[in-house]
Amino acid sequence: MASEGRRPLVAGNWKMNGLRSSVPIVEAIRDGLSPALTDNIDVLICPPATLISSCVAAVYGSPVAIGGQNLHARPSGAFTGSISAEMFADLGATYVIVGHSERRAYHYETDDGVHAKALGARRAGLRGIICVGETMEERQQGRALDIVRAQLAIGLPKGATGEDTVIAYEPVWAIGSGRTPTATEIAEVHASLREMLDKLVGEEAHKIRILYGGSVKPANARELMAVENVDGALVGGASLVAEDFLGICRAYEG
Ligand SMILES: O=C[C@H](O)COP(=O)(O)O
Repeated sequence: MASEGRRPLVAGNWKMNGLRSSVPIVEAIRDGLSPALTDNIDVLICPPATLISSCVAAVYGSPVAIGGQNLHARPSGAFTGSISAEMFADLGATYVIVGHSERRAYHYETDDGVHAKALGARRAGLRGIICVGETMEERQQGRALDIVRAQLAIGLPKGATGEDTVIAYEPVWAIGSGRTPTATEIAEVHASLREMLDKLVGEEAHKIRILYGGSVKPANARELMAVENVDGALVGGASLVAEDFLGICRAYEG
């Protein structure tokens, strides 16, 4: 449940999915959102970099925002194959995901690297969505809170604000698995992250949105979004089906 004036954000992460033929999914999301809904929530789609331009064109003049999924920390240079925050901003993206667990697992991203990328996002005027989350092994060892707090403490740039930063709690074991933590477990982690934010940025902690991600579907969205300190969702698989993503957004209806 978003509170203290935080505006919920429902964000879709397409990961490495989607060709030009997928742009109509964004158009269907754009057309399926009622003004009553977008008056109250922010909606974001993060397609692969190859589709940013066409998705930005598709949502032009609508409340839907487009973001990147990863970035290089530097603005430009000899980094073959990389994309900088400035390049995403140049295309009309307004957000970028930083430190997703798939980047950490398959591309060996460290918390220090996440920090550098979050700074890069801010430099270019993009909002960084900093992802944190524990593995099942870490949870079973009772280390979930320590892990996510450390990831946040190192990853978060100094002076982060509610304007430039979003946090996403994504338990690694819940991603694409159909399993989710209980509402009590999510509430515990989000409260702990909020408290850590308070230590790191003081009052601004209450303006920074903390999303939940991991197997969010239309069927469980209402319950998950109602948890204290949950300010929206980071949605993977279900964001590739317009009706499913819209169903999750509608958790904020009435
Ligand atoms: O970034 C999104 C998350 O990894 C969640 O993915 P999922 O909704 O397919 O579990």
